[in-house]
Amino acid sequence: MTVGIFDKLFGQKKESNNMENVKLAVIYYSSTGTNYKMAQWAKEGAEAAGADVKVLRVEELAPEAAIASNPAWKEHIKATKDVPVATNDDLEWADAIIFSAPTRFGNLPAQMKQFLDTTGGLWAGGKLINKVVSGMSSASNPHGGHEATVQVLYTSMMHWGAIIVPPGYTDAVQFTSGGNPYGVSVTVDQEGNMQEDVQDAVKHQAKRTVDIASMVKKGQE
Ligand SMILES: Cc1cc2nc3c(=O)[nH]c(=O)nc-3n(C[C@H](O)[C@H](O)[C@H](O)COP(=O)(O)O)c2cc1C
Repeated sequence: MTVGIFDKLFGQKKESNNMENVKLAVIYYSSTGTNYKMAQWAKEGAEAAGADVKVLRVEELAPEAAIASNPAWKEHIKATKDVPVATNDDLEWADAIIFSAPTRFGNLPAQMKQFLDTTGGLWAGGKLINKVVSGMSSASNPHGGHEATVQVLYTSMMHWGAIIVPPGYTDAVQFTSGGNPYGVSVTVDQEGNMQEDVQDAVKHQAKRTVDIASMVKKGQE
């Protein structure tokens, strides 16, 4: 009887040790590097929480002339040319996805929206159901559309049947980093300098996303 209980306990332990790591895709769009940096911090936070992480960019769609007119944009594209471009296969692979995108008139950049608009086939096949998702953003003005941009991302996620994981105020770091409960966001000045220190908040959001994804994954086994 006792041996049986130990077997059961041991078996359970073994089973949970055998559970694959959470697979996290961090998918971003960035013209001048802010959201790229946030994606890197998310990767660090998620890896520290035990996830297998891919950082992926969405395809640039802006005309060459527009990019060439902004030296910071041109430089960023050159610096990140080797970052893999996100595909539908990456979404299928991932248990969890963190999106990061700057605001464009309080909305998602077309580049990110275009990527989301390629997911119709996955959606129709039910492949996006229960993906654990979370969003981050940036803007030039403190009230320039941070929350609106994250919310509009979450609108698409609701159509996916995804599980949206906002940071809320689940950690003290939220109170020292701008405190956006929808998803970490940062204000950048005209030179592209971040005005709040959001590094730890991004890492917290990444860890929380991984932790919730792990719970969902365990629940599904
Ligand atoms: C077309 C366009 C629209 C923008 N709209 C807004 C806006 O509505 N509010 C705001 O505060 N910043 C706005 N910005 C500034 C960007 O959000 C800012 O440059 C971005 O957050 C920097 O992120 P990145 O370095 O990852 O590209 C806009 C920038 C562009 C190019």
